[in-house]
Amino acid sequence: MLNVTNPSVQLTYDNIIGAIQHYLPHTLIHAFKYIDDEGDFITVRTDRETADMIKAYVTANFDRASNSFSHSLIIYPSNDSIQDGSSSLRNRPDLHVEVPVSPSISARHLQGIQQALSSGSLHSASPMNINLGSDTSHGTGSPDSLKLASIMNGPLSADANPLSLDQLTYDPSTDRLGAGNGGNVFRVVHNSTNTTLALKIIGLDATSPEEQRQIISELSILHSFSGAFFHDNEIYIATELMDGGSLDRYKPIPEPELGRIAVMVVHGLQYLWSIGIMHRDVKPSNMLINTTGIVKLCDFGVSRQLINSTALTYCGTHAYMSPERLNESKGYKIQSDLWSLGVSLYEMAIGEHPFPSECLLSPVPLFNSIVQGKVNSLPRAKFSVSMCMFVNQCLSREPEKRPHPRTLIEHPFIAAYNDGNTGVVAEYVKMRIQSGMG
Ligand SMILES: Nc1ncnc2c1ncn2[C@@H]1O[C@H](COP(=O)(O)OP(=O)(O)OP(=O)(O)O)[C@@H](O)[C@H]1O
Repeated sequence: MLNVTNPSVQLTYDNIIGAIQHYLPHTLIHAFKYIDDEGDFITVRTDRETADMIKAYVTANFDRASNSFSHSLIIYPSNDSIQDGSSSLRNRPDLHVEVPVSPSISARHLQGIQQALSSGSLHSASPMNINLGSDTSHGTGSPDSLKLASIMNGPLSADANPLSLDQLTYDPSTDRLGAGNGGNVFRVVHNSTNTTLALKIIGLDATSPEEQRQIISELSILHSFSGAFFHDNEIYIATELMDGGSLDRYKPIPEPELGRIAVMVVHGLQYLWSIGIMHRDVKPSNMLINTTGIVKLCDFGVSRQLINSTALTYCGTHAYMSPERLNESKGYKIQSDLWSLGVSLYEMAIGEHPFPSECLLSPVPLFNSIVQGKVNSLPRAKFSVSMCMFVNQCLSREPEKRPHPRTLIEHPFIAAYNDGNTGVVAEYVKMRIQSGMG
Protein backbone atom coordinates (compact mmCIF):
# COMPACT_ATOMS: atom_id res chain seq x y z
CA MET A 1 0.00 0.00 0.00
CA LEU A 2 1.31 3.46 -0.87
CA ASN A 3 -0.10 6.73 0.37
CA VAL A 4 -0.03 9.41 -2.27
CA THR A 5 0.07 12.84 -0.68
CA ASN A 6 -0.77 16.00 -2.55
CA PRO A 7 -2.31 14.18 -5.49
CA SER A 8 -2.25 16.16 -8.71
CA VAL A 9 -4.25 15.71 -11.88
CA GLN A 10 -0.96 15.95 -13.75
CA LEU A 11 0.24 12.68 -12.28
CA THR A 12 0.94 10.19 -15.02
CA TYR A 13 0.85 6.44 -14.85
CA ASP A 14 4.66 6.40 -15.15
CA ASN A 15 5.00 8.81 -12.18
CA ILE A 16 3.16 6.36 -9.95
CA ILE A 17 4.84 3.24 -11.29
CA GLY A 18 8.20 5.04 -10.92
CA ALA A 19 7.45 5.87 -7.30
CA ILE A 20 6.42 2.29 -6.56
CA GLN A 21 9.56 0.93 -8.26
CA HIS A 22 11.63 3.24 -6.08
CA TYR A 23 10.45 1.34 -3.02
CA LEU A 24 10.22 -2.06 -4.65
CA PRO A 25 13.23 -2.00 -7.01
CA HIS A 26 13.42 -5.74 -7.60
CA THR A 27 9.79 -6.23 -8.45
CA LEU A 28 8.28 -5.70 -11.87
CA ILE A 29 5.04 -3.76 -11.39
CA HIS A 30 2.65 -3.99 -14.33
CA ALA A 31 -0.33 -2.09 -12.90
CA PHE A 32 -1.76 -0.72 -9.69
CA LYS A 33 -5.18 -0.57 -8.09
CA TYR A 34 -7.23 1.82 -6.04
CA ILE A 35 -10.59 1.51 -4.29
CA ASP A 36 -13.32 3.64 -5.82
CA ASP A 37 -16.09 5.31 -3.83
CA GLU A 38 -18.28 2.24 -4.26
CA GLY A 39 -15.65 0.07 -2.61
CA ASP A 40 -14.54 -1.72 -5.80
CA PHE A 41 -10.89 -2.32 -6.68
CA ILE A 42 -10.13 -0.55 -9.98
CA THR A 43 -7.02 -1.53 -11.94
CA VAL A 44 -4.99 1.25 -13.58
CA ARG A 45 -2.68 0.59 -16.53
CA THR A 46 -2.70 3.81 -18.58
CA ASP A 47 -2.40 7.60 -18.25
CA ARG A 48 -6.08 7.95 -19.00
CA GLU A 49 -7.05 5.55 -16.21
CA THR A 50 -4.64 7.42 -13.91
CA ALA A 51 -6.34 10.72 -14.80
CA ASP A 52 -9.78 9.13 -14.19
CA MET A 53 -8.59 7.93 -10.78
CA ILE A 54 -7.31 11.38 -9.81
CA LYS A 55 -10.49 13.07 -10.97
CA ALA A 56 -12.69 10.62 -9.06
CA TYR A 57 -10.54 11.09 -5.98
CA VAL A 58 -10.63 14.90 -6.16
CA THR A 59 -14.39 14.89 -6.73
CA ALA A 60 -15.15 12.57 -3.84
CA ASN A 61 -12.61 13.79 -1.30
CA PHE A 62 -12.16 17.51 -1.61
CA ASP A 63 -13.69 19.10 1.47
CA ARG A 64 -14.78 22.58 0.59
CA ALA A 65 -15.24 23.67 4.19
CA SER A 66 -11.65 22.91 5.18
CA ASN A 67 -10.26 23.46 1.67
CA SER A 68 -8.40 20.18 1.90
CA PHE A 69 -8.73 16.54 1.00
CA SER A 70 -10.55 14.38 3.51
CA HIS A 71 -8.08 11.49 3.20
CA SER A 72 -5.14 10.32 1.14
CA LEU A 73 -5.48 8.41 -2.08
CA ILE A 74 -4.24 4.88 -1.46
CA ILE A 75 -2.92 2.76 -4.30
CA TYR A 76 -2.00 -0.90 -4.35
CA PRO A 77 0.82 -2.19 -6.58
CA SER A 78 -0.27 -5.08 -8.73
CA ASN A 79 2.23 -7.79 -9.39
CA ASP A 80 1.97 -11.54 -9.46
CA SER A 81 4.96 -12.06 -7.20
CA ILE A 82 3.56 -9.51 -4.75
CA GLN A 83 0.12 -11.10 -4.80
CA ASP A 84 1.72 -14.43 -3.96
CA GLY A 85 4.13 -12.95 -1.47
CA SER A 86 3.75 -11.81 2.08
CA SER A 87 1.20 -9.22 3.10
CA SER A 88 4.01 -7.05 4.48
CA LEU A 89 5.24 -6.62 0.90
CA ARG A 90 1.75 -5.89 -0.39
CA ASN A 91 0.83 -3.46 2.37
CA ARG A 92 3.33 -0.69 3.01
CA PRO A 93 1.44 2.09 4.82
CA ASP A 94 4.78 3.64 5.72
CA LEU A 95 5.53 4.42 2.06
CA HIS A 96 4.62 7.89 0.80
CA VAL A 97 4.89 9.06 -2.77
CA GLU A 98 5.75 12.74 -2.59
CA VAL A 99 4.18 14.50 -5.51
CA PRO A 100 4.70 18.25 -5.96
CA VAL A 101 1.50 20.26 -6.02
CA SER A 102 0.95 21.15 -9.66
CA PRO A 103 -0.59 24.40 -10.91
CA SER A 104 -3.69 22.45 -11.84
CA ILE A 105 -6.49 21.16 -9.67
CA SER A 106 -5.09 21.42 -6.19
CA ALA A 107 -7.32 22.36 -3.31
CA ARG A 108 -6.21 25.97 -3.76
CA HIS A 109 -7.21 26.02 -7.40
CA LEU A 110 -10.55 24.40 -6.79
CA GLN A 111 -11.30 27.19 -4.35
CA GLY A 112 -10.10 29.74 -6.94
CA ILE A 113 -12.36 28.24 -9.57
CA GLN A 114 -15.31 28.27 -7.19
CA GLN A 115 -14.76 31.90 -6.24
CA ALA A 116 -14.23 32.94 -9.82
CA LEU A 117 -17.34 31.19 -11.02
CA SER A 118 -19.54 32.58 -8.30
CA SER A 119 -18.30 36.12 -8.74
CA GLY A 120 -18.70 35.94 -12.52
CA SER A 121 -15.03 36.64 -13.20
CA LEU A 122 -12.08 34.37 -13.59
CA HIS A 123 -9.33 36.93 -13.07
CA SER A 124 -8.25 35.30 -9.84
CA ALA A 125 -7.90 31.83 -11.34
CA SER A 126 -4.49 30.91 -12.69
CA PRO A 127 -4.07 29.26 -16.07
CA MET A 128 -4.78 25.58 -15.73
CA ASN A 129 -3.25 22.72 -17.60
CA ILE A 130 -5.27 19.62 -16.96
CA ASN A 131 -3.75 16.51 -18.42
CA LEU A 132 -6.61 14.14 -19.07
CA GLY A 133 -4.44 11.59 -20.82
CA SER A 134 -2.50 11.66 -24.06
CA ASP A 135 -5.48 11.96 -26.36
CA THR A 136 -7.43 14.35 -24.25
CA SER A 137 -5.03 17.03 -23.13
CA HIS A 138 -5.83 20.62 -23.95
CA GLY A 139 -4.14 23.90 -24.34
CA THR A 140 -3.71 26.14 -21.38
CA GLY A 141 -4.88 29.65 -20.79
CA SER A 142 -7.19 31.59 -18.57
CA PRO A 143 -10.74 30.91 -19.59
CA ASP A 144 -12.25 34.17 -20.78
CA SER A 145 -15.57 35.58 -19.81
CA LEU A 146 -17.24 34.22 -22.93
CA LYS A 147 -16.31 30.68 -21.99
CA LEU A 148 -17.47 31.39 -18.48
CA ALA A 149 -20.74 32.77 -19.75
CA SER A 150 -21.44 29.52 -21.50
CA ILE A 151 -21.86 27.39 -18.43
CA MET A 152 -24.35 27.83 -15.66
CA ASN A 153 -23.30 30.01 -12.78
CA GLY A 154 -24.78 29.69 -9.35
CA PRO A 155 -26.84 32.65 -8.27
CA LEU A 156 -25.34 32.90 -4.83
CA SER A 157 -21.78 33.62 -3.86
CA ALA A 158 -19.68 30.90 -2.28
CA ASP A 159 -19.76 32.63 1.08
CA ALA A 160 -23.49 33.41 1.07
CA ASN A 161 -25.65 31.99 3.84
CA PRO A 162 -26.73 28.47 3.03
CA LEU A 163 -29.94 28.50 1.04
CA SER A 164 -33.06 26.90 2.52
CA LEU A 165 -36.65 26.40 1.45
CA ASP A 166 -37.99 29.12 3.74
CA GLN A 167 -35.98 31.74 1.83
CA LEU A 168 -37.83 30.95 -1.40
CA THR A 169 -41.38 31.66 -2.58
CA TYR A 170 -43.16 29.78 -5.36
CA ASP A 171 -46.47 28.22 -6.22
CA PRO A 172 -45.98 24.60 -7.38
CA SER A 173 -49.28 24.69 -9.31
CA THR A 174 -48.37 27.67 -11.52
CA ASP A 175 -44.61 28.14 -11.43
CA ARG A 176 -43.38 24.92 -13.02
CA LEU A 177 -40.79 25.56 -15.74
CA GLY A 178 -40.34 21.97 -16.80
CA ALA A 179 -39.78 18.40 -15.71
CA GLY A 180 -36.89 16.02 -16.23
CA ASN A 181 -36.16 12.42 -15.33
CA GLY A 182 -35.37 13.15 -11.75
CA GLY A 183 -37.96 15.80 -10.88
CA ASN A 184 -39.41 19.23 -11.54
CA VAL A 185 -37.98 22.70 -12.12
CA PHE A 186 -39.83 25.75 -10.75
CA ARG A 187 -39.53 29.50 -11.10
CA VAL A 188 -38.94 30.80 -7.55
CA VAL A 189 -38.24 34.13 -5.89
CA HIS A 190 -35.37 34.46 -3.43
CA ASN A 191 -37.12 36.57 -0.79
CA SER A 192 -34.31 38.69 0.64
CA THR A 193 -32.78 39.66 -2.74
CA ASN A 194 -36.03 39.57 -4.74
CA THR A 195 -34.15 37.60 -7.41
CA THR A 196 -36.00 35.16 -9.63
CA LEU A 197 -34.24 31.79 -9.85
CA ALA A 198 -34.82 28.33 -11.24
CA LEU A 199 -35.20 25.66 -8.55
CA LYS A 200 -34.71 22.03 -9.51
CA ILE A 201 -36.18 19.51 -7.09
CA ILE A 202 -34.94 15.94 -7.41
CA GLY A 203 -36.54 13.13 -5.45
CA LEU A 204 -33.90 10.73 -4.17
CA ASP A 205 -34.05 7.10 -3.23
CA ALA A 206 -33.52 6.95 0.51
CA THR A 207 -30.18 8.60 1.20
CA SER A 208 -28.18 8.55 4.40
CA PRO A 209 -26.85 11.80 5.90
CA GLU A 210 -23.40 10.68 4.69
CA GLU A 211 -24.64 10.27 1.08
CA GLN A 212 -26.38 13.64 1.30
CA ARG A 213 -23.16 15.23 2.47
CA GLN A 214 -21.33 13.65 -0.45
CA ILE A 215 -23.89 14.86 -3.01
CA ILE A 216 -23.65 18.42 -1.71
CA SER A 217 -19.86 18.22 -1.67
CA GLU A 218 -19.70 16.90 -5.25
CA LEU A 219 -22.18 19.49 -6.48
CA SER A 220 -20.19 22.25 -4.77
CA ILE A 221 -17.03 21.20 -6.56
CA LEU A 222 -18.58 20.51 -9.92
CA HIS A 223 -20.99 23.38 -10.08
CA SER A 224 -19.28 25.92 -7.88
CA PHE A 225 -22.38 27.07 -6.14
CA SER A 226 -23.80 26.99 -2.67
CA GLY A 227 -27.43 27.03 -3.78
CA ALA A 228 -28.13 23.35 -3.10
CA PHE A 229 -29.77 21.90 -0.03
CA PHE A 230 -31.74 18.86 1.19
CA HIS A 231 -35.29 18.76 2.47
CA ASP A 232 -37.34 15.57 3.09
CA ASN A 233 -34.97 13.38 1.07
CA GLU A 234 -35.22 15.66 -1.94
CA ILE A 235 -32.36 17.76 -3.22
CA TYR A 236 -33.09 21.37 -4.18
CA ILE A 237 -30.70 23.04 -6.62
CA ALA A 238 -31.12 26.74 -7.33
CA THR A 239 -29.58 28.23 -10.47
CA GLU A 240 -29.90 31.29 -12.64
CA LEU A 241 -33.26 31.47 -14.42
CA MET A 242 -32.90 31.32 -18.21
CA ASP A 243 -36.05 32.98 -19.55
CA GLY A 244 -35.95 31.19 -22.91
CA GLY A 245 -35.95 27.73 -21.32
CA SER A 246 -34.16 24.79 -22.92
CA LEU A 247 -33.31 24.34 -26.60
CA ASP A 248 -35.27 21.10 -27.02
CA ARG A 249 -38.39 23.28 -27.30
CA TYR A 250 -37.11 25.25 -30.29
CA LYS A 251 -36.23 22.53 -32.79
CA PRO A 252 -35.92 22.82 -35.75
CA ILE A 253 -33.64 25.86 -35.52
CA PRO A 254 -32.31 27.52 -38.71
CA GLU A 255 -28.55 27.33 -39.34
CA PRO A 256 -27.64 31.02 -38.75
CA GLU A 257 -29.07 30.85 -35.22
CA LEU A 258 -28.02 27.26 -34.56
CA GLY A 259 -24.46 28.01 -35.70
CA ARG A 260 -24.14 30.78 -33.12
CA ILE A 261 -25.74 28.56 -30.48
CA ALA A 262 -23.18 25.85 -31.36
CA VAL A 263 -20.35 28.35 -30.82
CA MET A 264 -21.59 29.12 -27.29
CA VAL A 265 -22.00 25.43 -26.49
CA VAL A 266 -18.47 24.73 -27.75
CA HIS A 267 -17.09 27.56 -25.59
CA GLY A 268 -18.88 26.08 -22.57
CA LEU A 269 -17.59 22.58 -23.26
CA GLN A 270 -14.04 23.76 -23.84
CA TYR A 271 -14.12 25.64 -20.56
CA LEU A 272 -15.38 22.59 -18.67
CA TRP A 273 -12.76 20.38 -20.29
CA SER A 274 -10.06 22.91 -19.45
CA ILE A 275 -10.85 22.49 -15.75
CA GLY A 276 -10.92 18.71 -16.07
CA ILE A 277 -14.69 18.17 -16.12
CA MET A 278 -16.44 16.15 -18.80
CA HIS A 279 -20.01 17.28 -19.31
CA ARG A 280 -21.36 13.69 -19.67
CA ASP A 281 -24.96 14.77 -20.42
CA VAL A 282 -24.84 17.06 -23.47
CA LYS A 283 -28.33 17.27 -24.98
CA PRO A 284 -30.72 20.04 -26.06
CA SER A 285 -32.65 19.97 -22.78
CA ASN A 286 -29.40 20.74 -20.95
CA MET A 287 -28.75 23.80 -23.13
CA LEU A 288 -30.59 26.79 -21.73
CA ILE A 289 -31.15 30.06 -23.55
CA ASN A 290 -32.27 33.54 -22.58
CA THR A 291 -33.75 36.51 -24.39
CA THR A 292 -30.37 38.25 -24.55
CA GLY A 293 -29.27 35.44 -26.88
CA ILE A 294 -26.95 33.69 -24.41
CA VAL A 295 -26.79 29.91 -24.24
CA LYS A 296 -25.54 28.10 -21.14
CA LEU A 297 -24.91 24.47 -20.41
CA CYS A 298 -26.41 22.98 -17.28
CA ASP A 299 -26.33 19.58 -15.54
CA PHE A 300 -22.63 19.10 -16.28
CA GLY A 301 -20.43 16.48 -14.71
CA VAL A 302 -23.40 15.30 -12.69
CA SER A 303 -22.49 14.11 -9.22
CA ARG A 304 -21.92 10.34 -9.23
CA GLN A 305 -23.59 9.95 -5.88
CA LEU A 306 -26.60 11.89 -7.16
CA ILE A 307 -26.90 9.56 -10.17
CA ASN A 308 -26.72 6.57 -7.84
CA SER A 309 -29.48 8.03 -5.69
CA THR A 310 -31.97 8.85 -8.43
CA ALA A 311 -33.92 6.60 -10.74
CA LEU A 312 -33.03 7.79 -14.23
CA THR A 313 -34.89 6.27 -17.15
CA TYR A 314 -32.74 4.39 -19.63
CA CYS A 315 -33.71 6.01 -22.92
CA GLY A 316 -33.96 9.59 -21.65
CA THR A 317 -30.39 9.52 -20.48
CA HIS A 318 -28.86 7.23 -23.11
CA ALA A 319 -30.16 8.53 -26.45
CA TYR A 320 -27.28 11.02 -26.61
CA MET A 321 -24.55 8.72 -25.31
CA SER A 322 -21.59 7.81 -27.48
CA PRO A 323 -21.01 4.22 -28.64
CA GLU A 324 -17.83 3.97 -26.57
CA ARG A 325 -19.65 5.16 -23.47
CA LEU A 326 -22.50 2.66 -23.90
CA ASN A 327 -19.83 0.05 -24.41
CA GLU A 328 -18.00 1.13 -21.26
CA SER A 329 -15.51 -1.73 -21.34
CA LYS A 330 -13.62 0.35 -23.93
CA GLY A 331 -13.47 3.39 -21.66
CA TYR A 332 -14.51 6.83 -22.81
CA LYS A 333 -13.16 10.33 -22.66
CA ILE A 334 -14.09 13.87 -23.59
CA GLN A 335 -14.63 12.99 -27.26
CA SER A 336 -17.76 11.34 -25.89
CA ASP A 337 -19.18 14.85 -25.26
CA LEU A 338 -18.60 15.57 -28.96
CA TRP A 339 -20.73 12.63 -30.05
CA SER A 340 -23.53 13.98 -27.83
CA LEU A 341 -23.01 17.43 -29.35
CA GLY A 342 -23.37 15.92 -32.84
CA VAL A 343 -26.62 14.16 -31.90
CA SER A 344 -27.91 17.38 -30.31
CA LEU A 345 -27.02 19.59 -33.31
CA TYR A 346 -28.59 17.11 -35.73
CA GLU A 347 -31.76 17.02 -33.65
CA MET A 348 -31.95 20.80 -33.25
CA ALA A 349 -31.35 21.28 -37.00
CA ILE A 350 -33.82 18.71 -38.31
CA GLY A 351 -36.22 18.40 -35.41
CA GLU A 352 -35.61 14.66 -35.16
CA HIS A 353 -33.02 12.41 -33.58
CA PRO A 354 -30.43 10.96 -36.03
CA PHE A 355 -31.56 7.42 -35.17
CA PRO A 356 -35.00 6.10 -36.12
CA SER A 357 -37.60 7.14 -33.56
CA GLU A 358 -38.74 3.56 -32.86
CA CYS A 359 -35.20 2.79 -31.64
CA LEU A 360 -35.49 5.44 -28.95
CA LEU A 361 -38.25 3.61 -27.12
CA SER A 362 -36.36 0.73 -25.58
CA PRO A 363 -32.80 -0.02 -24.51
CA VAL A 364 -31.78 -2.84 -26.88
CA PRO A 365 -32.74 -1.19 -30.22
CA LEU A 366 -31.30 2.09 -28.94
CA PHE A 367 -28.02 0.43 -27.99
CA ASN A 368 -27.82 -1.39 -31.36
CA SER A 369 -28.55 1.79 -33.33
CA ILE A 370 -25.90 3.80 -31.52
CA VAL A 371 -23.25 1.11 -31.56
CA GLN A 372 -23.77 -0.27 -35.09
CA GLY A 373 -26.85 1.21 -36.83
CA LYS A 374 -26.94 3.64 -39.72
CA VAL A 375 -26.30 7.23 -38.65
CA ASN A 376 -28.23 9.77 -40.72
CA SER A 377 -26.45 12.79 -42.18
CA LEU A 378 -27.86 16.30 -42.42
CA PRO A 379 -29.30 17.02 -45.91
CA ARG A 380 -26.72 18.99 -47.90
CA ALA A 381 -29.43 20.93 -49.69
CA LYS A 382 -30.58 22.56 -46.44
CA PHE A 383 -27.35 23.13 -44.54
CA SER A 384 -23.86 24.42 -45.31
CA VAL A 385 -21.10 21.99 -46.23
CA SER A 386 -19.16 22.92 -43.08
CA MET A 387 -22.16 22.27 -40.82
CA CYS A 388 -22.87 18.87 -42.43
CA MET A 389 -19.19 18.02 -42.08
CA PHE A 390 -19.04 19.08 -38.41
CA VAL A 391 -22.10 17.04 -37.44
CA ASN A 392 -20.89 14.03 -39.47
CA GLN A 393 -17.48 14.18 -37.82
CA CYS A 394 -18.99 14.44 -34.33
CA LEU A 395 -21.11 11.38 -35.16
CA SER A 396 -18.11 9.29 -36.13
CA ARG A 397 -18.04 6.01 -34.17
CA GLU A 398 -14.28 6.27 -33.85
CA PRO A 399 -13.64 9.02 -31.26
CA GLU A 400 -10.35 10.05 -32.84
CA LYS A 401 -12.14 10.92 -36.09
CA ARG A 402 -14.31 13.50 -34.32
CA PRO A 403 -13.15 17.14 -34.40
CA HIS A 404 -10.16 17.50 -32.07
CA PRO A 405 -11.27 19.02 -28.73
CA ARG A 406 -8.32 21.42 -28.68
CA THR A 407 -8.97 22.85 -32.14
CA LEU A 408 -12.76 22.65 -32.10
CA ILE A 409 -13.12 26.41 -32.28
CA GLU A 410 -11.13 26.47 -35.54
CA HIS A 411 -13.46 24.07 -37.33
CA PRO A 412 -14.89 25.88 -40.41
CA PHE A 413 -18.46 25.53 -39.08
CA ILE A 414 -17.66 26.98 -35.65
CA ALA A 415 -15.31 29.62 -37.11
CA ALA A 416 -18.03 30.74 -39.55
CA TYR A 417 -20.42 31.61 -36.72
CA ASN A 418 -17.93 32.75 -34.09
CA ASP A 419 -18.76 36.43 -34.60
CA GLY A 420 -20.25 37.16 -31.17
CA ASN A 421 -23.57 38.12 -32.77
CA THR A 422 -25.87 37.22 -29.88
CA GLY A 423 -28.40 39.73 -31.24
CA VAL A 424 -29.41 37.29 -34.01
CA VAL A 425 -30.07 34.61 -31.41
CA ALA A 426 -31.87 37.03 -29.06
CA GLU A 427 -34.27 38.15 -31.82
CA TYR A 428 -34.95 34.55 -32.75
CA VAL A 429 -35.70 33.52 -29.16
CA LYS A 430 -38.05 36.48 -28.63
CA MET A 431 -39.81 35.76 -31.92
CA ARG A 432 -40.30 32.09 -31.01
CA ILE A 433 -41.54 32.96 -27.51
CA GLN A 434 -44.01 35.50 -28.94
CA SER A 435 -45.30 32.94 -31.41
CA GLY A 436 -45.87 30.55 -28.51
CA MET A 437 -43.28 28.04 -29.70
CA GLY A 438 -40.44 28.81 -27.25
N1 LIG B 1 -32.25 27.38 -15.07
C1 LIG B 1 -33.35 27.16 -15.79
N2 LIG B 1 -34.02 28.19 -16.34
C2 LIG B 1 -35.13 27.97 -17.08
N3 LIG B 1 -35.64 26.73 -17.33
C3 LIG B 1 -35.02 25.66 -16.80
C4 LIG B 1 -33.84 25.82 -16.00
N4 LIG B 1 -33.43 24.58 -15.63
C5 LIG B 1 -34.30 23.72 -16.18
N5 LIG B 1 -35.27 24.35 -16.88
C6 LIG B 1 -36.39 23.73 -17.60
O1 LIG B 1 -36.81 22.59 -16.89
C7 LIG B 1 -36.74 21.44 -17.74
C8 LIG B 1 -36.37 20.23 -16.92
O2 LIG B 1 -35.01 20.33 -16.54
P1 LIG B 1 -34.23 19.12 -15.93
O3 LIG B 1 -32.80 19.52 -15.84
O4 LIG B 1 -34.91 18.68 -14.68
O5 LIG B 1 -34.45 17.93 -16.92
P2 LIG B 1 -33.97 17.64 -18.38
O6 LIG B 1 -32.59 18.18 -18.60
O7 LIG B 1 -35.04 18.11 -19.34
O8 LIG B 1 -33.95 16.07 -18.41
P3 LIG B 1 -33.02 15.08 -17.58
O9 LIG B 1 -33.64 14.91 -16.25
O10 LIG B 1 -33.08 13.86 -18.41
O11 LIG B 1 -31.66 15.70 -17.52
C9 LIG B 1 -35.70 21.78 -18.80
O12 LIG B 1 -35.91 21.03 -19.97
C10 LIG B 1 -35.94 23.27 -18.99
O13 LIG B 1 -36.97 23.46 -19.91
